[in-house]
Parts: sequence; C-alpha cells; structure tokens
Amino acid sequence: MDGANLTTARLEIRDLCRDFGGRPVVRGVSLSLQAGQVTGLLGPSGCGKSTTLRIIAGVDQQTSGEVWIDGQQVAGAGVFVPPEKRQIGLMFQDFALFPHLSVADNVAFGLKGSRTEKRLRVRELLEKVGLARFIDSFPHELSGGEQQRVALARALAPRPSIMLMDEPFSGLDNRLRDGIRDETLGILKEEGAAVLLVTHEPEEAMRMADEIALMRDGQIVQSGAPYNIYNAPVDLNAAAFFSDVNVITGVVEGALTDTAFGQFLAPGVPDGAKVDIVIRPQHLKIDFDRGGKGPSPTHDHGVWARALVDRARFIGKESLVDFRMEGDGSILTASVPSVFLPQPGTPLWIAIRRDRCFVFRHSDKPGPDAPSP
Ligand SMILES: Nc1ncnc2c1ncn2[C@@H]1O[C@H](COP(=O)(O)OP(=O)(O)OP(=O)(O)O)[C@@H](O)[C@H]1O
Repeated sequence: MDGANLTTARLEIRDLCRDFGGRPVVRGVSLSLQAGQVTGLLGPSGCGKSTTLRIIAGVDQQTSGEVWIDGQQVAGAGVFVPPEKRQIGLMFQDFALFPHLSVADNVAFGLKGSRTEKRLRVRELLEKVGLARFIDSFPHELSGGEQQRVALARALAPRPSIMLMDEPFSGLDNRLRDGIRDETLGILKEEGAAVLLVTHEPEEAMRMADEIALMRDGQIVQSGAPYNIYNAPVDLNAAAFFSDVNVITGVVEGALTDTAFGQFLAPGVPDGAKVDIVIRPQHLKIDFDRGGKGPSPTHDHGVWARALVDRARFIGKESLVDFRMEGDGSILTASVPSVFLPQPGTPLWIAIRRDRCFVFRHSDKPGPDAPSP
C-alpha cells in the first residue's frame, strides 16, 4: 500500500497487531481519522485501547501492521519514526504539569521559534482555554480543572496534526467534567486536529465523538456515528455496552420466534436455534390493568403481556421499575421518565417498541462486556 491513497486521512492505522509474550492484545485494528474529527476508541478495561494509542504515539511498537500520519508511514515493517517526530499531541488522565514551571513555561515547553512567537502562541492558547490571567501562576495555584485546561493548551501549542487523549477527563469531578469536555471539544475543533479519544465511558464517547470505534478483546467490533452505534448495535454485547438491556430468549421455528410479546422475525436462523430479543429499558411501554385485561395489540407495540411489579426506584430524571412476567417469571426492567413508583405486586401490562428492539442469534458465551444476568 503506498502513501498516495492515504493523503486525505490525518491518521491511518492498518491491521495493527500487538502481542505481549505471545498473548494477542491488539488484533488487526484498522482506523482512519480525518482533520477536525473526533474518533472515540471505546471499550471495556483491558481491551487494548491504550496499547493501540501507545503504538500510534510511538512509545510502543506493534508486532505487525502500519501507522501512517499525513500520508507518511511512521511505523511498519522496517519503519519507525520516533515519537518526537510524529507531530502528535498527547493528553492523559495523569496530565502532570511541570510543578516548577509557570503556566506560560508549561505551555511553551514543546514550542520552537523565537521568544516572541512562543509568547504569542502561549497567550493565544491560554486565552482560548480561558486562563490568560494565570499566565504567570504555578500549577499548584490552579484547580484540577484549570490544570487540565493548561495541559490541553500545552498539548495543542505545537499545532499537532493529531491529538491522542487517553481518559483525559476521568480525574475530574463530575461537576467540572461536562463543562471541560465541551470546552475542550470546541477548542480541538477550532484547531483542526484529528483526535483519538480513548475512553471506557459510552456517555463520554457519545458526547464528544463524531465517530465511535467500539473495541472488544483487541478488535474493533463496530464503528460509526454515535447514533448508529447506539441504534443499530452489531450484537448483544455492543447493545449492552451503552445501557442496561432486557433480553428475551426464544427458540426459532420457521424463521419466527414466539414470545409473550408476540412473534418476532429471525431471518436466516435455523429451526431450533435460540435468538435473543434485546430491548433497552426506555423502550418498554407500560399500561394499566383493567380488570385482568390489557390494551389491544398494535403495529408499533405488538402484543401486551401482563406482569407484576417487583420493585420500583426513583433515580433522579427517571424511575426504574422491575417487572416479573406472569408467563415465565422472568424479570424485565422499564425506565419511566420522572416519578413512577407503583407498589410491588401491582399488575400492569407491558409491551415493547418493535422498532427499537434487536434480534440476535443467541450466544452461550457472553463477552467481557456482556450484561449481568
Ligand atoms: N507492557 C505490557 N506487558 C504485558 N501486558 C501488557 C502490557 N501493556 C498492556 N498489557 C496488557 O494488555 C491488555 C490491554 O491493555 P490496555 O492498557 O491496552 O487496555 P485498555 O483497553 O486501555 O484498558 P484500560 O481502560 O484499563 O486502560 C491488558 O490485559 C494488559 O494487561
């Protein structure tokens, strides 16, 4: 593969593999990042995200595969460009400013050029992150959030064409985090860097990324816009990584499976095989019991099934209600906006939004990020 095909991508990773002592940790990862785009590398702890990032940065080396930056190969068979020559900005959770240097000197640390040029760039960035008044302060005089913004300014100062961020916000408390995430995103977009954001938090990836690459067990299992990944997951584990899910397991007969909620299509699944019907709690519908009768089936919701309330909890913006299904005694959870706290034992009717459920071939081997039973 030559570099000419890669010129549009700021960063291109091809079939990257990394083994540690014969154990494959990164297994054939390919990714492409464009200027001004944030890609979230999302996955559970230990799936190989940081290793991928370290290889891109040049602080670790792949077992096989290639890394290209702006059409130049920087890692591959017989090729290794050292980290400091890769034009990459790095931001980690432990962002470690130099304590003995002022804010200005911290930001100027990796900068080349005349004193005046450096001073101008430092001031420009500190204004961008809203910290120009701290230019002569020292790190210990700043709050955690302010230090984080200085670290961002420092990483952006040399105008890196790529920013690699590894859980950069996880050291911040919740109240600060949302604001700093949004601010950071705005600045990264203005600077036009291609950003790879490593995170294990789906919400963070959805909030910041234009594209999400979902990683599991060393491989990218799905990538796409946050909306598509959330609404069209490739499998049960991918669905369950983003929210709690209900799973209704059924056996297929004639490409259909019968459940308490009516029949579901299972195209291509052989007779006798099992499928999982997966539905997020917010896509269960609830209606009242009218003397043992429930609502009539509709196109959108299919058949309603009777259930008894097992437990109800208010968790802030919504209430979670666990139901015991009358048919098979299984438990399903619904989330309801605001306050809805029916007494345990109350009979109610449940339906599921047909357009929001996913049917997957059942696997007896749950992955590392599978939902707890
Ligand atoms: N230098 C190393 N030597 C041996 N094993 C390693 C090394 N670095 C990472 N690993 C192993 O590789 C696997 C992937 O680690 P990695 O840090 O890439 O995962 P991660 O997805 O970033 O996880 P986390 O979110 O917990 O940081 C882990 O099992 C880890 O123990």
